[in-house]
Amino acid sequence: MTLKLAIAQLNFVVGDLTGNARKIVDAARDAYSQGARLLLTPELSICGYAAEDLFLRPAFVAACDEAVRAVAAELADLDGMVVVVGHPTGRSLRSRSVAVQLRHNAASVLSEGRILDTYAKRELPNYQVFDERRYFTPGEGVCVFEAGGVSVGLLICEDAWFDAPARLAREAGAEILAVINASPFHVGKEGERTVRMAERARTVGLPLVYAHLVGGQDEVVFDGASFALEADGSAALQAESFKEQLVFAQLERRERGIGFVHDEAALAPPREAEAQLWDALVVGVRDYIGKNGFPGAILGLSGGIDSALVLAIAVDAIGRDRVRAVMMPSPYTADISWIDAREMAGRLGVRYDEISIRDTFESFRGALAGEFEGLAEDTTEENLQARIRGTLLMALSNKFGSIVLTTGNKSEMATGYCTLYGDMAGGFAVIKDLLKTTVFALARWRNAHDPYGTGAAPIPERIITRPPSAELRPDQTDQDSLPPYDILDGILARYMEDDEGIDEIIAAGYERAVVERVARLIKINEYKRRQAPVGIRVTHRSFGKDWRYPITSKFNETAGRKSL
Ligand SMILES: Nc1ncnc2c1ncn2[C@@H]1O[C@H](COP(=O)(O)OP(=O)(O)OC[C@H]2O[C@@H]([n+]3cccc(C(=O)O)c3)[C@H](O)[C@@H]2O)[C@@H](O)[C@H]1O
Ligand SMILES: Nc1ncnc2c1ncn2[C@@H]1O[C@H](COP(=O)(O)OP(=O)(O)OP(=O)(O)O)[C@@H](O)[C@H]1O
Ligand SMILES: NC(=O)CC[C@H](N)C(=O)O
Repeated sequence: MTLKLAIAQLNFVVGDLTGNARKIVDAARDAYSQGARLLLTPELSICGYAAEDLFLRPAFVAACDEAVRAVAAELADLDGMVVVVGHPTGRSLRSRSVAVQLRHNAASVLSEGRILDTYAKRELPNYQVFDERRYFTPGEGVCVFEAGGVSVGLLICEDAWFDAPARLAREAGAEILAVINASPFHVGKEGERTVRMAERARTVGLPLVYAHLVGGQDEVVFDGASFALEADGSAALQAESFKEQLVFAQLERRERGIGFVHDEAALAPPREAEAQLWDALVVGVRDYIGKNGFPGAILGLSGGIDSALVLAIAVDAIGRDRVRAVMMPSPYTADISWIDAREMAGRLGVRYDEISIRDTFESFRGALAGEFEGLAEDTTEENLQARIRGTLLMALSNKFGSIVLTTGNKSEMATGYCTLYGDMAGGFAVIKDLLKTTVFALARWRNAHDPYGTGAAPIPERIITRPPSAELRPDQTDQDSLPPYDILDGILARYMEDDEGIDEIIAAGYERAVVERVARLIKINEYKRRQAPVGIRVTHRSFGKDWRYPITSKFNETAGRKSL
């Protein structure tokens, strides 16, 4: 038997240096008392991932350095214990026009009160939601340290997606690769990670341990699910996803190299995609509300599927006592909307109120009657209703402190089928990265499962089966304005999520006119998305940090080449 190591799969809070340092110290003591002599904490554990432009503040980086020294000092009495802590380090030389970065995304190796080594991440991701080159300079060194008689090669997240850093560590004597990570969740990400890490273990011929973060940070969610692989890429340890825990692995020395002591119980079984997705949404909501200190959440419950799904997620996230639903009927609200909204609120046991918008709507129309004389009703009147609801919800938020959860889905955010300062008014957009077809699938999944014990089948069946409607004019359905959702979502997945060209999508079997219309809607609604609340990213391309299109743009993909 040789080294027992531990992974601090914990939920750190961006900027809470003292709280994060305390968590690391507590985890190190706990791990040590259970026989571990190495504790791996996730990437940038001292400051949380990602601190974004806080990295540009010298005071922030200095405070992180100070916190690392404090952790080292606090753990001075743990003989033979090694703790790896992720943190930014360095400085920036500023002038008015350029910022020369001398700052690294680093990790320090602490033992017996000292900082033994500091490693600087070599591969800095700068795609999707990552902006690491904005903040950091790539490192050029290698870090191999000793813990419990084992030579450990340290890598930071993206480093391990490439061959060179791992090879350099092996050449420097590493017997095992320790990778500390902050790898945002999206559906399918866990599989991508294990494939890449297994490839790395095999190509360098070393076992690999992957220490990962858990928790939500603004739009991204980290799923934990730390793991360890043998040198042949086979699984030796698989921690549960979306749970804070201290995870242990025991290494043993073999005839050739080292490997993990096999323990069947250390392999958490795989989970279905919907269960992971549900957890991501729940953790995203819980951490946004919790880390930002809201007493509760409030939402408009319409009897439609979007608000129904958001209500179910919110209750699983923060409990029925902290969630409030408000039905705000208008002259166009169908009876079944009232009935289903009441029924759903009753099933989940949340506070439910009804505030009619009929009189307010009439009063607004009265105020505008002179201005609008002789003009036909159009979306103006539809939007007025959405805005009255948004105003009422924001008033409740102001008075009671609860955050307003918005309910727009990705299909709506893509096409602009939502009202600025209306149903878009609020603080956190829970399902903004779920296509409408996924909304339906997830509602069905939640009705068949009760993962948080808040009640089975919370969503009345009719909410799922009735045709979606904004109920902003008589007999309106979404399909009056948008292509059928299966077609719309198929196009959106290709065009928006996978960057396929319009001609490619048409070649895949979609009608040209529909594809071009959808592409146009996406383009002309960029301004709305820029004003939309932040929301949880659960796909590899969300309308957030990894969608950066200009609002003002004359580019038309299908216009053909024009002579100058
Ligand atoms: N490039 C630009 N940059 C900045 N602002 C720009 C802009 N272009 C328009 N605008 C502004 O935006 C306004 C138009 O946007 P907005 O007022 O939101 O309204 P608009 O997009 O015209 O209409 C909203 C649509 O969403 C539908 N809806 C609403 C509510 C809920 C649902 C649902 O089913 O969930 C659907 C509704 O039926 C209607 O078809 C313009 O009047 C202008 O003031
Ligand atoms: N009568 C209503 N009472 C309370 N909130 C409403 C009402 N109508 C709309 N809203 C709010 O505005 C949002 C957008 O309305 P909309 O009706 O388009 O969505 P939905 O009912 O959730 O789902 P669907 O798009 O399937 O109808 C709702 O999700 C809800 O939060
Ligand atoms: N923090 C990072 O370096 C993350 C990049 C990496 N490819 C991931 O998402 O897993």
